[in-house]
Amino acid sequence: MTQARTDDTATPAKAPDHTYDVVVVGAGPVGENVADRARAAGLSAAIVESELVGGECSYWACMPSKALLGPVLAQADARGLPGLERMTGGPLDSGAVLARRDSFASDWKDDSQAEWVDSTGTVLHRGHGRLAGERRVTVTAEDGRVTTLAARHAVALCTGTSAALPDLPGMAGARPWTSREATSAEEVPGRLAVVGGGVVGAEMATAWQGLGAQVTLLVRGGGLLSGMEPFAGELVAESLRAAGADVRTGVSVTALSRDACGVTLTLDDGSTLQADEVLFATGRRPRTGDLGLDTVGLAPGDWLTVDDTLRVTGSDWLYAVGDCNHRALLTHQGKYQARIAGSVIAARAQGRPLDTGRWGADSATADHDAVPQVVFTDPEATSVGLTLAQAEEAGHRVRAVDQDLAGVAGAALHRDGYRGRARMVVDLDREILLGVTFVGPGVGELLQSATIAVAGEVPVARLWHAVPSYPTISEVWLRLLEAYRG
Ligand SMILES: Cc1cc2nc3c(=O)[nH]c(=O)nc-3n(C[C@H](O)[C@H](O)[C@H](O)COP(=O)(O)OP(=O)(O)OC[C@H]3O[C@@H](n4cnc5c(N)ncnc54)[C@H](O)[C@@H]3O)c2cc1C
Ligand SMILES: NC(=O)c1ccc[n+]([C@@H]2O[C@H](COP(=O)([O-])OP(=O)(O)OC[C@H]3O[C@@H](n4cnc5c(N)ncnc54)[C@H](O)[C@@H]3O)[C@@H](O)[C@H]2O)c1
Repeated sequence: MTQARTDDTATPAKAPDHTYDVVVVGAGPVGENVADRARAAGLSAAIVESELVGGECSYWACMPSKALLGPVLAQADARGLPGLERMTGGPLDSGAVLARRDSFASDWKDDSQAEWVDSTGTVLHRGHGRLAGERRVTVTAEDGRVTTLAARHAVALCTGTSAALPDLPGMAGARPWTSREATSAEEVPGRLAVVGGGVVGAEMATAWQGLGAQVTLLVRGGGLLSGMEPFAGELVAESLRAAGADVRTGVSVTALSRDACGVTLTLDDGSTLQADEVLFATGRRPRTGDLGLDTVGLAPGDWLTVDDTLRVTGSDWLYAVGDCNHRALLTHQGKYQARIAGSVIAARAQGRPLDTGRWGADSATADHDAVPQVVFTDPEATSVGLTLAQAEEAGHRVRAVDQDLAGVAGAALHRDGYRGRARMVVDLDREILLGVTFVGPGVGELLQSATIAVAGEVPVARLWHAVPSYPTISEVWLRLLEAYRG
């Protein structure tokens, strides 16, 4: 199927300017992949982008944050290896780190990603996309010109999220950082207050403390990384404190203000905190507020609820893929959804049957049962599937098996004074793993082994035959299985 332009003599107010099989709104990692998969299956596709092709992930999230964190984690590893003191004794060269970060953010230019979109045969429309009723999208360009696109088969909303800031007195005047400033700042602040103990808060506190800022991390709950096993947040907090950060739990910001000396935060214990910058890492909200959702009977500003084929509840043509559907706010998981959505849209358009059963090719089953995540703190905190508490809450009969990673030869070799822990959550009725957590330096690359075990529902008895190499950190698998077998 190819792109069809409408007759130039058609009435502009009613007829679309362009018609495609699929129209994708948002060219982040997810939108790019929906369009690519639909094209690969033989459909014509257009993609609409209001900022940079590549989305949040490429310019203000995954890539720049990991470029900032890489040298910090490498230095922490090197400091645990006798013989490297002369190379690692001093502070990081923050200028060099920031310059490398800039290059990983492509200097905030999207030429190469736009070229890639072009190479897939997807047509890029630059401007703000809005639904204008069923299967219609208007694109408002920077100069105000409006183009109307029609979709024969599907519209896929892939508009991601933006930072959610609490409504506090003095917020606007304090000019707080969000994740965008935290990943693109051109200088290391002297004193940085970070509000929020989730993934962004923990990673950015690690990065900027490592780059020379004096970080104060303010967490309103009892600990960091509350979505993971409790020991993950405990180990990360312990390490941040050892690196010199001030980590405070059970504390909330009630107001803030900025003057020539910086930002003053008022805390709920009555005290104040001075900083040069304050980062609010307090979660995300969907970019659905100005998307024309009201024209198709949906509430503007809401997360979009979808089924396992990524189709919006109650619609036969509207899809929502990636962060904006709130299933798993992760690039890799959004791209997994995108591969499914692109091929499902094509199958429905071409009248092919779908395989939507659990773990079927056309069902995003992993969103429920096997979401992997690596938090790039020191130590790295990684998990897939359910925590013990989540498994129990879901009604499974489970047993948690724990191991101290310091006792594994590969971990001890990785860094002196290694601190880390592993847990597997075993479903006692099926003898498979429901979840695995590894926390420790260098465990990020281990997570895929756990993801395969969880998504593959590999029986524990068979895992016994997956022998880890000696002396790697992966040997923790053997220790966990030995402990389980008693
Ligand atoms: C600091 C930070 C670090 C992160 N690190 C990681 C990590 O290490 N690993 C990981 O897996 N995930 C990470 N994430 C999460 C990851 O960034 C998101 O899951 C991912 O970007 C979601 O992709 P998406 O395509 O759904 O949305 P986005 O990347 O947000 O892309 C959406 C695109 O849609 C465009 N858009 C929005 N509305 C419109 C409109 N109306 N018209 C036209 N275009 C529109 C936007 O401009 C944007 O380009 C991180 C997030 C943050 C904030
Ligand atoms: N390495 C990675 O995989 C990675 C890195 C960064 C972000 N991400 C993704 O991006 C998403 C967003 O991350 P995030 O850290 O912004 O959100 P989050 O939901 O993980 O954490 C937000 C934290 O802020 C706290 N909070 C909310 N309102 C608050 C308030 N008013 N005052 C104090 N604390 C408040 C919450 O209790 C929570 O702990 C996450 O879902 C994560 O998956 C992933």
